[in-house]
Amino acid sequence: MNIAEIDPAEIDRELNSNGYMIFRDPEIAQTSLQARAEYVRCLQASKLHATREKFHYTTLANEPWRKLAIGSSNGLGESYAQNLQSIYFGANDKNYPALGSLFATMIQIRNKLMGVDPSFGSDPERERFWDACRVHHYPRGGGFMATHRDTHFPQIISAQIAKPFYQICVLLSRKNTDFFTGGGVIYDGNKQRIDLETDAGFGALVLFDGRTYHGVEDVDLDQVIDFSRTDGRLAAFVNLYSVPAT
Ligand SMILES: O=C(O)CCC(=O)C(=O)O
Ligand SMILES: [Fe+2]
Repeated sequence: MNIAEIDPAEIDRELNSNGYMIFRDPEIAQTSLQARAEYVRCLQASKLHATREKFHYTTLANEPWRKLAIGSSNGLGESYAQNLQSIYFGANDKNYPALGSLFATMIQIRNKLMGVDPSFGSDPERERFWDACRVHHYPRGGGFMATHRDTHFPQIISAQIAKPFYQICVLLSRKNTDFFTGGGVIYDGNKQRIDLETDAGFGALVLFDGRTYHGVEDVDLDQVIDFSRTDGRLAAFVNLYSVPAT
């Protein structure tokens, strides 16, 4: 995807009218294959931390942080129920080069749309934001995230740097291979339900903003949940998280 050619005004028009956009780029799809393999390697080597166990973003430079995200009122701002695991990665972790390359592309797109420096998020001490690079993994047997809008980040970002909020994700699993029922959905500008797994698919980049309702429908309730399994529904994200006050 040629990031230099992205026209933020054109994308804003499309988001205003339709609520979301899907980009299919062969290079991103190729990187996604390797990124998925790296994720699996990390999953198998990483200890699983509790939902509420705290970690500091600086530790991600040494080692990823694998955690549950389970609860009836998770999320910041509006609360929405969810059941998944996530691994947070340092943006420059050399042990996961394909994930790093995927995250870097997503960050550049996000920053271009926000109208900030291409490297924004890479200097958290100065900018007071860090790039939360992570993979969401919804296990078969009950992974889900209730339908919601992202309201917390838009508020923080507009309060702190007066910029718009964009949510960017890349799908890292295949419906009918890695899981069979449920998965990511979005409600478009006409409130029509879009099955992202079918309409976007593996390696697609999905873009929306804080106005768009979205969620992950129950994944494969015919299975018994097992967080050590490598199948299920996966997607990569790169949100700007606030640096906690010390
Ligand atoms: O994992 C997904 O596809 C959705 C995640 C999401 O909506 C969020 O973290 O706010
Ligand atoms: Fe969300």
